Amino acid sequence: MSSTIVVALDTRDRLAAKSIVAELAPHNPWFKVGKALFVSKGTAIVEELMENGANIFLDLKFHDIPNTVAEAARAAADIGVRMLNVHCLGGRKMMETTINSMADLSSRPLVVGVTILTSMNQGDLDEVGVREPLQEEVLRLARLARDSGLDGVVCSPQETELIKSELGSDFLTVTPGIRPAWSATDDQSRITTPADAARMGTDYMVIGRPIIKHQRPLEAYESIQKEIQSAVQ
Ligand SMILES: O=c1ccn([C@@H]2O[C@H](COP(=O)(O)O)[C@@H](O)[C@H]2O)c(=O)[nH]1
Repeated sequence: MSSTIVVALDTRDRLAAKSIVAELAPHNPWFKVGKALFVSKGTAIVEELMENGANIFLDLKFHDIPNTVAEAARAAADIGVRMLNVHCLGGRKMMETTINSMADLSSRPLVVGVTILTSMNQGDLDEVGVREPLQEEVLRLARLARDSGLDGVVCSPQETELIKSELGSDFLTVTPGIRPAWSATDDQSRITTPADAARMGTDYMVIGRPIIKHQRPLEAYESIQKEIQSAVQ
């Protein structure tokens, strides 16, 4: 199955966000609302985008005690977002409580767990006191997320194959750290091209700056889409 592109609307500017959404509308991609847009424009922008039919991944990476995360996640589910995330490091009880908080919903958003941020490398991990090899740590957290009832994880596309082979192909991988050959790496560390991510079986590719900072976002989007399609043909 082909990967779904999720465009990260990393801007504080409502009009800039809306202009990208309008430009990409013919392709009906998913959009990700993260901390910058949410903190500046709140639930209003999420609701506004959804009114126009957009599928929204609310990327607030909840990390707190179980009750607090579950309440926040339930509030996001009630708005109608299609995907939300929590940090796996919040632990089993936090993830289980979050899923349980939506048990009465006939359809709930996908809930995915952030493993190790794609901006981090092995040295960064050592520095915060995690001595395991990075891929082992990602897999350990992914297994905990799966056992706690989550639908998948946020990881680097470099880890997709490992996670799918160990935890099953239905366990979703949502991967930032996507960089076409023509774009800058920025602050990302564990990256692949869209073609490699597609070949490795990533389910959702989260892509921000290569599209939204491009002079012509639609052209960038279509070039990435073409790259993905030819990789999996
Ligand atoms: O490990 C993670 C988790 C989330 N992100 C988010 O994805 C996008 C990536 O944007 P780019 O501009 O394509 O780098 C961004 O919103 C991050 O907050 C991540 O990069 N890594």
